[in-house]
Amino acid sequence: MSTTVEEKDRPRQSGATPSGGGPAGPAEAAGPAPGTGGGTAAGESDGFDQDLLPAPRNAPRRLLLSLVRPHRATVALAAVLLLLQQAAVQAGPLLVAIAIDRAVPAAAGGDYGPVTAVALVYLACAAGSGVLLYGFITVSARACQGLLLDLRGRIYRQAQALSLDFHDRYTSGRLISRSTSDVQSLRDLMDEGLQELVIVTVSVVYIVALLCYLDIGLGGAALFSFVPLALLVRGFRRRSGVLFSRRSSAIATVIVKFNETLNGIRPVQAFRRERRNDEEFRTLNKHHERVNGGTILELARFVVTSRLIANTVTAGVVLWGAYRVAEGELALGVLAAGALYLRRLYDPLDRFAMILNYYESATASLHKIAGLLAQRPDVPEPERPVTLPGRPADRPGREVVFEDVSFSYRTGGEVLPRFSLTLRAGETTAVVGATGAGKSTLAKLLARFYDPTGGRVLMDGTDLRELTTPELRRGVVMVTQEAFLFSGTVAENIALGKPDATREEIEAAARAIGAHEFITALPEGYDTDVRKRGGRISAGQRQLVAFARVLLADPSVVILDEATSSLDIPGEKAVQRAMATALRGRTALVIAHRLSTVVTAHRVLVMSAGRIIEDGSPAGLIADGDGQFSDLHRAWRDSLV
Ligand SMILES: Nc1ncnc2c1ncn2[C@@H]1O[C@H](COP(=O)(O)OP(=O)(O)OP(=O)(O)O)[C@@H](O)[C@H]1O
Repeated sequence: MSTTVEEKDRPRQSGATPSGGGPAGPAEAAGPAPGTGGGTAAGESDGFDQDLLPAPRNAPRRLLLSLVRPHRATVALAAVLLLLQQAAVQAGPLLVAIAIDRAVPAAAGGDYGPVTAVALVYLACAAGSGVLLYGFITVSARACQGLLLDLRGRIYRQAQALSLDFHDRYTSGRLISRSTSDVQSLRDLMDEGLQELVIVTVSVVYIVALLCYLDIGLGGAALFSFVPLALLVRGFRRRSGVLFSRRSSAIATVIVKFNETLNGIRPVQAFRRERRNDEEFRTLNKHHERVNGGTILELARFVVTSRLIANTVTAGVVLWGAYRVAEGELALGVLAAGALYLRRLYDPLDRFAMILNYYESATASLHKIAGLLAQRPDVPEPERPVTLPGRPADRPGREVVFEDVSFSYRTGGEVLPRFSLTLRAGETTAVVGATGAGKSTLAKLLARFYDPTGGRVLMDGTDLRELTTPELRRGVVMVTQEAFLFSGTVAENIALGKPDATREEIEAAARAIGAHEFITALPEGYDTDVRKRGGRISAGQRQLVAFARVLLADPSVVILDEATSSLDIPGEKAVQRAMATALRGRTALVIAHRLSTVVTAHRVLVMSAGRIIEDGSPAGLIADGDGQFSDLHRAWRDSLV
């Protein structure tokens, strides 16, 4: 039966401090208590706000412009179509005025020419505006679709590009919320509101201009009514902006909870957390509902007040106009056209509130998306990248040097105090130590998931920070405990590190690792979809696929976080053989959980509280007899008999 380091080491932690052999890579400077910083919950200690990430003030505007830029020709065409369409629509009341004041009196005198002409122009305008509106809607919808497609793609690319440090702090549920509900708010604005907003804006300009043309008094009254309406809109926007930002955060917390529950569905069911989760979910849902209710109330207030203003202005203008008609100062047709125009001016007010709603909701979402897109990876690409020096054919792997390295996670104290360590080319180094000792952190520095806080990590003398990501990933491959399989076929999963590999190469790698037999026994062999029925692959088999991946990718340095889950003896033997094949001829750092792995390594490092406290060959450390590793080895051996 296999035994993990943790199982045997944990009880010892509370007891005596380890004795014996000092570290070969000495810890040279003492920092704050190591290992103390790990437990801090993301975002609590450094004011990291997941919903309002720091971004320049103009980031949303710049984002919008950059999204529109590729579609500017389509947007310009849409604008021209709209201007023509509105000209056709707004000609209606003007034609009514002409008909009443000129064409009808002419017809009364027996001349039907003007009436016929007005009627024909009216018909042409109606038909033309329909065609133009169709053109505007299809053209602008095309631009909006392209824009949203681009935005979602950017969020996805950004999510992949940002460093682990960011993902440690920004929950995946929030990322999902940004690319779903926040993008949806923008889509709502574009589908439901933006076209209308543009139509309303253009129509307002046309109507006011036509009213002024017909009668400056009527135009002045319409303009004057915009003062209280503008104040109303300003107040509405201020209040609803806050509410929409809260609403977007509230829906994000609902999605985060949902996501967390589904990701942890096994522990949720195993520990009977369903009822508690239900309660927590209900609270979050209620909060969302309350915030949403606030936005609806705000909308209702706006609609009622704006209607009141509009009706008062219309009634006042009609009364005043009637008086002027009676006095002979205004033609009846002009008053009729004026009343029609005022109706057209104020009619969209109810819809305008809805549009403003969409607008505010979209603005709040755009701010959040812009904040996310403005983040720069903590592990940046080098400005002047270098390539790794060529490797002599007779030398396996590459030399790795941790030079005066120290490391703290952003959210806590120093996890690795300053140390230096050299991993000789072609050697397998096993790292053991209690949970939280810093083994994974050491491995992540070598994979450059993080950059050291102090010092450098060098591969054959080249600082990892000077390598481009593709160059680094060609040189260093990390195999994680869970040996993750992506959706796709077994063959595609093996070819992950070398997508252009031929089927022969894939099969050769699988054969060398000892995975060929189980793969050919799958329903469709190498073409079996790992996520489909029949494609279920056991934990041990997943590890074999991961080793075949390494063999095919052929990196110089391999980091292996050995799986903790115990396998049966034949299974473990197969994995052990596969590991030996995958690591042969490479420099390997293995976070070891099995005795069999440790004793076959060239070298063992024992870590405790961020420091390397023992360093030597397995046989040498065992022979020492009084170190932590020899105790561990004794306990392991005893557990196997
Ligand atoms: N993302 C993180 N943010 C903050 N602290 C972290 C983070 N990851 C690990 N830590 C802390 O760093 C310390 C070292 O953790 P690390 O995961 O390297 O230990 P380990 O030896 O690999 O443990 P295990 O064997 O349990 O995986 C611990 O105190 C841990 O709480």
